Amino acid sequence: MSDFARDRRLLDALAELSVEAGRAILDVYEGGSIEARAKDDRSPVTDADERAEAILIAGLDKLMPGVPVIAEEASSRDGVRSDAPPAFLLVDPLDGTREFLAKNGEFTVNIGYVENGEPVLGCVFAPALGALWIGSIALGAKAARAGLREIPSSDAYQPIAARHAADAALCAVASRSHSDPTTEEFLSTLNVASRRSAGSSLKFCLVAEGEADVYPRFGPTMEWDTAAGHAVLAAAGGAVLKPDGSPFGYGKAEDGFRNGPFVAWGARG
Ligand SMILES: Nc1ncnc2c1ncn2[C@@H]1O[C@H](COP(=O)(O)O)[C@@H](OP(=O)(O)O)[C@H]1O
Ligand SMILES: [Mg+2]
Repeated sequence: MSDFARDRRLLDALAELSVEAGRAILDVYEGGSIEARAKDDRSPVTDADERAEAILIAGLDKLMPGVPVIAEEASSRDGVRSDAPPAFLLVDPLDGTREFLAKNGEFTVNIGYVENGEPVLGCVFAPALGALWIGSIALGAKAARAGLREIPSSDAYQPIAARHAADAALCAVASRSHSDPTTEEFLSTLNVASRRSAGSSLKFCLVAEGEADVYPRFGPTMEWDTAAGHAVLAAAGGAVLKPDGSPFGYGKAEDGFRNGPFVAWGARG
């Protein structure tokens, strides 16, 4: 199978699977008061995170048998593996748990596929917005808006592309729930004309759609928080780099799959 045919098949299947996980998340979201428990790192987890992750892991096992899956909740429970396979999936079933608890809709289901340290294919789905972004390096990126709980039809998709911004008129996007002084310091070195805040991996999608130009993140994140959004942005012509401009890679098993600082950029050059 060519890369194109493989990616087309995978992206369609990941879209469907993330909508299925999104339905389980919405059942909890719309079901009255949500009970949050604190994990070992003191971040919150709910039934929605756990139900969505179980759906994703079962679906990925059928779709890509034998490909290791590194997922947030299983990693919190059992620890992360000590080696990085040459190809693997990174899953965050509910990124932006704080946004989920605040009921502001800015949370996402994330599936990223990494080959040789690079996120080559990804799917980000925002269940409460009915918004889906998929992309691969070989095929490019596209986005769909559909009704809640619906799998978008093929004509619901539009191609997306990161934009070329004039240096003097950058729109920067930053976390709604986690800010840190180093990120602010970095932003003060750019000519930022406007600012937006968003929860979860939606920040990558805003840059991928050409609605923002830069998303700097110096505070802590894990590889499963960023792989899917990174893949969509790279497929849309943007890039995620370390602050010094060197490549930002995945499979950092020696760091427990923790990310260092990064800057997500729109189209440049
Ligand atoms: N102290 C910390 N350590 C590790 N990850 C953290 C963290 N604070 C925030 N994060 C990560 O940032 C993500 C939220 O990003 P944002 O602030 O952009 O919405 C969280 O995802 P989860 O909500 O999946 O736990 C979490 O993984
Ligand atoms: Mg997350």
